[in-house]
Amino acid sequence: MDAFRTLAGGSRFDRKRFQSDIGHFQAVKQDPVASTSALPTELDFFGVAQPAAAEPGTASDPKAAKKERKRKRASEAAKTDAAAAAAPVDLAALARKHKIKLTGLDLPDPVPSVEAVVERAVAAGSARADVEALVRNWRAIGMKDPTGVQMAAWGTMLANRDILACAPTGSGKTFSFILPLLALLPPSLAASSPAALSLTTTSSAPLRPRAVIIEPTRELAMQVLREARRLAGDAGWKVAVLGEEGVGVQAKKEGKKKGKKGKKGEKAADAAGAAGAVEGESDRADAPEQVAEVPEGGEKADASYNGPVDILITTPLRLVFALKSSSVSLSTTSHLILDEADKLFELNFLKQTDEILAACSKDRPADAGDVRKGMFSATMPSSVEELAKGVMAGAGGGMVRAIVGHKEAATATIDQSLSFVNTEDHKLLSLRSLITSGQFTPPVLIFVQSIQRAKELANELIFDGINADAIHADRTPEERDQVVARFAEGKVWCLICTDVMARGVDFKGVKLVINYDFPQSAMSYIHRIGRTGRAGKAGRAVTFFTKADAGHLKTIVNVMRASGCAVPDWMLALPNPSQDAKKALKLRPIGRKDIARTSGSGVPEHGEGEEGKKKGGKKGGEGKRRKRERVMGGKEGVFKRRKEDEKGATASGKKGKKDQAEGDRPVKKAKREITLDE
Ligand SMILES: Nc1ncnc2c1ncn2[C@@H]1O[C@H](COP(=O)(O)OP(=O)(O)OP(=O)(O)O)[C@@H](O)[C@H]1O
Repeated sequence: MDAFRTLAGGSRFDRKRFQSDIGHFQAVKQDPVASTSALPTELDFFGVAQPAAAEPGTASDPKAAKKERKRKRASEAAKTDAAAAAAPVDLAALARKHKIKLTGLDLPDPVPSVEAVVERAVAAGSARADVEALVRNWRAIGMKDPTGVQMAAWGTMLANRDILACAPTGSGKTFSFILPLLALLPPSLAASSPAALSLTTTSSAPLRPRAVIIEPTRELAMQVLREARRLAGDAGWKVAVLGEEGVGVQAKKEGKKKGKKGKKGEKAADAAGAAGAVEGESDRADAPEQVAEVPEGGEKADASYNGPVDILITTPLRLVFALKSSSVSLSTTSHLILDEADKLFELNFLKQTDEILAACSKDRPADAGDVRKGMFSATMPSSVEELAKGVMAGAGGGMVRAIVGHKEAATATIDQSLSFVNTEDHKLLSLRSLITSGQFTPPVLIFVQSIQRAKELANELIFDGINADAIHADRTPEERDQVVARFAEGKVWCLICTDVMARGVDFKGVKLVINYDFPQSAMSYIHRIGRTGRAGKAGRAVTFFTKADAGHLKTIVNVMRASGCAVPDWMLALPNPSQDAKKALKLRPIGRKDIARTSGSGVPEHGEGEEGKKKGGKKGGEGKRRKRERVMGGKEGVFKRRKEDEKGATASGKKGKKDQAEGDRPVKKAKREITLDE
C-alpha cells in the first residue's frame, strides 16, 4: 500500500514504525560554540560558527544565536540565488540540453532558472515583492529547476508574446503557463491592492477575469485550480473555477430570472452538445456539469462571488453560457490559455473555442490592449497548428512556437511494449496472467474504448478480487471525484478508464498503464500512456493487440521508435496504415466482443452471471455483488441499457450483431469528428 501514498502528492512517513531508523538521522543537539569554535570562517557554509568577539550575552543566548544563524543563511541563500540569476548562461547549450526548439521572429530567451523570473517579470512591469513571493512559493512546494517547456514558456510569456507549445506528457506544462500568469498579474486580493477594497460578492456586474484558462474537462479544471493555488500560496491571487464556490454564479434574488435563462441555456447546451458532440466521451464528460448554470449552493446569496478574479479556469461550454448570460465578460481579459489546445480545436469544441476567442475582442476598450494567447499540449497535429496560427497571427512580434523533444513521441521515461493477445477471447486471460506474473505493479490505469466496456472490465476484476473501479462519462461529477480520490488514496488499485481520463490527469505515482483496447490514434496512445512516467519518474505501458488491430500496429510502433524504445525488427518492417484507414479508425472504434462474454466463466449477462460464477467455483459474496452493481449502475440499469443498445442497434438496422453493441455511442458521435493528420 505504501506505493499508493505517492499518489496523494506529498509522501508520508510512518514515524512510529521507523522510530529506530529515525534516530540515526536526528540531529544531535550540540553547543554551537563548542562544536564550531575551531571552524575556519571560509568553511562555515551554514553560518554556525560564532564570531570571535561576540556581543556580551549573545553567545550564551541560544535563541538569539539561532535567529542570527537563520538570518545569515537567508541572506547567503539570497546572494547565491541572485548570483545564479545574474550569472551568464549559455542559452544555446541549455536549449540543446532540454531539446527546446523555438521558432518565430525575434525570439525571447528561455528563462534558465526560477530566480531569473524575477528580473524578467520586473522588466515587464510587475512588482518585485510579488514575484519574489512567487519564487519562494515555488521552492517551498518542492518544485525543482524549470523543465524545458517551462524555460521556453516563461521566457515567451514574460516577453508579452503569444505561444504555441508542444511538450511531452508530464513535463510540467501546467506550471509553464501558471507561473508567468501569476508573475505578470499583481495579486488582486493582497492587502495593498486597490482591487481588494472594491471586492464585492452580490452585485450583478459581470465577472471580469484578468486571465482565463480553458480546460476540456471539469477534472482538469479542478486539477489546474489545485496546482495554481498551491503555487500562489497566500500571497493574495484569486484563482477560481467558473461555477464552483459560487464564482460567476448569480445570487438568489436574481436566481429566478436566471433560472429561465438557465433553461434556455440548457437547451442551448443540449443543442451545442448535439451539434458538436464528437468524441462522445469527453464531450459527455464536459456537458453535464456545464449545463448546470447554478451549481449546488448557488441559491444562497453568500455563495455567489463576482469580485476580482486573477485567473479563472473553466471548461468551454460553461464559459460560453456565462458569456451569453453576461455573468462573465472577457473584454478586459489580458491572457487566454488553451490547455490541451489540439482537443479544443477539434470539431466538438471548435464552435465554443471560436465564441470564446470572439468574446475577447468584443467591446474591448482601446486601452485594454490585445489579449495574449497561449496554447499548450503534448500533441499538436499540423492541421491544428494551422488553425492556431490563424488565431494568433499578428500578435505583437508574432507567435513563438516552442517544441520540446520529438513532436510525435511519448515521454522517454516510459517503457513501452506491445502484447499480442490473438482475439478478444484471450484478452482477459492475458490480463489475468499479467496480474499474477508479478509485473502488475499497482497503481494501474487500464484504458478501454467505451463506457460499457469500462463497466464490464471493472466488474470482471472486482469479481476476481482485484481492488478495481471504473471512471467514465456515465458517472456523475461527484462519483468521478470520489473515484479519483479513492484511487489517489490507494483505496482503488486499478482504475478502468475511457479516453475521458487520457488527457492531462496527473495521478502521481502511476506505475503501469495498460491499453486493454488498442488506442484509436497515435494521439490517444501518447496521452493515455502519458499518465505514467510523469515528472521524470519511470513508468511502464503495455498495449494489447488482437488480429483485428494488427493493421494499425505500425502507428504505435512509430511512436515507440520516436520515443527511443526498442522495437523488434519485424514490427519496424510492418507497413504503415493508409491515411484513410487511420481516419476510419479514429472515427469508428473496432467492433469488439463484449468483455462479459469473453470471461468464460458463466456470462454475467443481465445480472444473471453471478450465479454462473458461483457455480463455476469462483468466490462471490454479497459485498462483491453490491460493488459490481455500483460500478455497473445496478442490475436493472445494465439490463435496461443493454436492452436499449440492442433495440437501437436493431432499429437503426446498422448492427445485427450484439457483440458490436459497446461501440455504438462513440461511433455515432465520432462521425462528426475532425480528421487529424497524425
Ligand atoms: N520544475 C518542476 N520540478 C518538479 N516537479 C515539477 C516541475 N514542474 C512540474 N512538476 C510536476 O510534474 C508533474 C506533471 O506536471 P504537469 O501535470 O504540468 O504535466 P503536463 O506536461 O501538463 O502533462 P500532460 O501533457 O499529461 O497534461 C506535476 O505533478 C507537477 O507538479
